[in-house]
Amino acid sequence: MSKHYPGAAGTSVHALGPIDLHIPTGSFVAVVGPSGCGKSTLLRLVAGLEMPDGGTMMRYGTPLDAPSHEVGIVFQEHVLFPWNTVLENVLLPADVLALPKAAARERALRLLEMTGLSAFANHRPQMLSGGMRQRAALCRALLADPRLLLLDEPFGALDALTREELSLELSGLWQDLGRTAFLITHDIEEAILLSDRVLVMSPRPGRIRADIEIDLPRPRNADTPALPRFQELKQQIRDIIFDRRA
Ligand SMILES: Nc1ncnc2c1ncn2[C@@H]1O[C@H](COP(=O)(O)OP(=O)(O)OP(=O)(O)O)[C@@H](O)[C@H]1O
Repeated sequence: MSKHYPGAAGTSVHALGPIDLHIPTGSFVAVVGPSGCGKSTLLRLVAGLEMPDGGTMMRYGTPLDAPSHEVGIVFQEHVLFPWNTVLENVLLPADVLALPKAAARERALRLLEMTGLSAFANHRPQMLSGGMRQRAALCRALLADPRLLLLDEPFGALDALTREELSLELSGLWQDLGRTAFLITHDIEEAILLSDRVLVMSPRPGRIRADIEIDLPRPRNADTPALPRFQELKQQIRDIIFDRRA
């Protein structure tokens, strides 16, 4: 598939492609690449928020042509409503998707428990730290039990320690829930820590330059980044991004 945008003075910006992408069910796939290489465009296409102008996209065997409740999305900037409690925020999709109320509430409470937020269910978002707010945003994205979880720089606005902590929590949560995840990130370590595969993109137009299998054991933990294999993979990806391949 490919994507162009209208540019200045009637020109066209070739943002993406051609790209041939397969995200296997149940896997965790990350995309890394320099700014402007088309990562967010790719995520919007996978989400069904935009359509490609060349090629087709299929999701679970059917053509992808609109957003779906089978997809949950977490963006970099949390979008929690300040006038709602954390629990109410997590429950927002329940109305839109007409989920049964009692079951939705039960699932929301379970997700808050899994992410350590139970004690904050009735707090307003502004009383939470940035990391806690992103946990709440993650709970909301998972409320409808989506088959595909899309993560657009979900921890990008957080400090390095919180980012690593949340990455490890997400890794455990993903294993527990057994869903498919697709992550866009600038952070090579985060991509390696979480993923089964890391796709490295190159810019103008955005293309997938390498598809690296992350053959590190699971479950991953705070010691994983210290493994020699982790460091090898990190170097391999850096070399591709900075074009230092032998
Ligand atoms: N709505 C749009 N209209 C015009 N051009 C766009 C639009 N969205 C993206 N682009 C262009 O497409 C290219 C890819 O942008 P995109 O935001 O997908 O990259 P990115 O890798 O996510 O960047 P970053 O990491 O900085 O967020 C860029 O050249 C950008 O200017």
